[in-house]
Amino acid sequence: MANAFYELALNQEIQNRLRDEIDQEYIKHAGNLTYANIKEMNYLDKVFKEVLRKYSAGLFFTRRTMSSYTFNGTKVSIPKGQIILIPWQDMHQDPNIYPEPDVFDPERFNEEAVRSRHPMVYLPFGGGPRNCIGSRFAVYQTKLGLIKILRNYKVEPCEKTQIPYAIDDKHFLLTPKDGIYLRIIKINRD
Ligand code: HEM
Repeated sequence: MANAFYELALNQEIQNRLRDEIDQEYIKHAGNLTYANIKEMNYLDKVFKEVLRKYSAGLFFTRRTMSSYTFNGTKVSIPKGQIILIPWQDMHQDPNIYPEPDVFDPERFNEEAVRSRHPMVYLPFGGGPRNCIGSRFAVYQTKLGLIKILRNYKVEPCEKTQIPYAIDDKHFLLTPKDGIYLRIIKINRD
């Protein structure tokens, strides 16, 4: 959520568009934010996915191979029983897959853009039978938090906002070195 608010503070047009979708959702369902209703919110979904692309929580996850494998047309092979690292953060930052990877652009996750990429180049929750067991909970909880706060507050950069923010390289998980500071302004809805 902190990374989402950081990007929304730096990208006011995206924040306004997302708040429009949230306001429409409140009107349509009288503020009844069920799992199914939140799932229908397409722009929120694109913003959420782009946050997890740009800010992947870790560097890599691992697998042990069940059989040997040779890459097509090469002599490069991986033996059975080998532990391999899957560098999901590097994949999410690869300019050949996501052009200008430092740019925050939720449209990378519109249907056409998603169809044009291999499904395994976006792995915020890992993949296969050992992927993240908490992903649905994480998605719902984070989206709910974003909805509740953006409905009532506007976020902006302030004097203490670092752009881009420094990453603490002592942590395995992505952690800002000096925290994330933003200005939060109440929206008056009277
Ligand atoms: C945005 C939040 C989260 C992210 C980005 C995330 C990401 C991941 C990733 C990348 C993996 C490794 C998957 C793989 O090896 O294929 C993982 C595994 C796991 N996650 Fe999450 N996770 C999140 C939230 C949660 C939550 C909320 C829970 C529990 C309530 C959770 C529980 C687990 C567990 C138990 C595993 C190990 C699964 C296994 O080895 O079978 N995660 N997560």
